[in-house]
Amino acid sequence: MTIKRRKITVVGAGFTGATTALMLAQKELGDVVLLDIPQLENPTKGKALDMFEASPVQGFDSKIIGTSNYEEAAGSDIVIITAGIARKPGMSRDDLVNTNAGIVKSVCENIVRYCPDSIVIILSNPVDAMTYAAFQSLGFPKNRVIGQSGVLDTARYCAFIAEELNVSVEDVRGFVLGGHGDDMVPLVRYSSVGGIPIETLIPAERIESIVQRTRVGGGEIVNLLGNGSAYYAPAASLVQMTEAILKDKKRIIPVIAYLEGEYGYDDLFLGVPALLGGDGIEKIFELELTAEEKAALDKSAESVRHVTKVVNV
Ligand SMILES: NC(=O)C1=CN([C@@H]2O[C@H](COP(=O)(O)OP(=O)(O)OC[C@H]3O[C@@H](n4cnc5c(N)ncnc54)[C@H](O)[C@@H]3O)[C@@H](O)[C@H]2O)C=CC1
Ligand SMILES: O=C([O-])CC(=O)C(=O)O
Repeated sequence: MTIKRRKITVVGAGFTGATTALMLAQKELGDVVLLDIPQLENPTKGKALDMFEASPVQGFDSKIIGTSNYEEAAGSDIVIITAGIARKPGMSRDDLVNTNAGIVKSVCENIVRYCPDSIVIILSNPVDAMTYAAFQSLGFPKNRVIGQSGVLDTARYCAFIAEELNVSVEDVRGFVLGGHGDDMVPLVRYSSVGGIPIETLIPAERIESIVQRTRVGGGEIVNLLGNGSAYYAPAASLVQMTEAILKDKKRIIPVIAYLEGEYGYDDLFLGVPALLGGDGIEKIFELELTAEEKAALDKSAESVRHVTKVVNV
């Protein structure tokens, strides 16, 4: 038996793509192919070479190449799609739907051709609808088409809780359900610090303000940056998902998954807790929700269905 190095392709070498490529290499999760459009081939090669030249200093053993040629991506175990435009202040993620749907579909045609056995993780926004578009274009089984939102939204939520209580982020647990929009559903009842329910530690009005800040967490960064959106925490989130798959860790984390009746929704990609391992999404967990939580999730699902209709033609 020959043991081969893993190969991960990141499509889109902009802020999130380049940051993701570096973090993947630093963790030695595999060799990395960073791919962008032909007009940006030289800058893409330059970014990849610059990262590779950091490897002797930091001591990581991953090759990183930059390209616009999908032949270089052939045989990738994982393909991460970050290609597309990002929003600017005053825009919603849904405003990106038409432009990014075209980009994601064209990227997927190449994935089908060059990486037919890969697991695909989608980041491009509006990500729930883009994951649906990718699923349609790829024709891959649902376990191999996964969107990223819940890891990031949960990270923001947990960071704000840790900040509120002045405790280590390592001890905060929680998660966020639903679409990657302003009506996402942070689940307060399932949130704890060192095993202690947050409702016993933080006053209700402060919890509500953390929930609200989480919902607009992406917009907070967009407004601060002025000309683009978040990329460090999004990249870290993609890396956590990639690691869970490549190491078959069987982690339970919120991801955007294809629902066929779960939570009462059908033919919809939405953020739900799932078991992530070597086969991609290996299981979806259906939590018992209160009437209030279910109503909030219904509202979020309805927003996602609305924008998904644009791509589902
Ligand atoms: N789901 C999530 O949680 C998050 C989603 N995003 C989304 O990710 C996307 C990328 O964000 P950034 O990296 O900040 O944007 P960016 O503008 O820095 O980079 C996007 C890159 O995609 C490339 N690209 C465009 N069309 C392409 C194609 N057909 N093939 C290959 N590459 C192509 C562009 O040339 C550019 O380099 C945006 O849609 C953004 O909204 C960003 C952060 C979090
Ligand atoms: O806000 C944006 O447009 C980018 C994104 O999805 C996030 O940072 O959550």
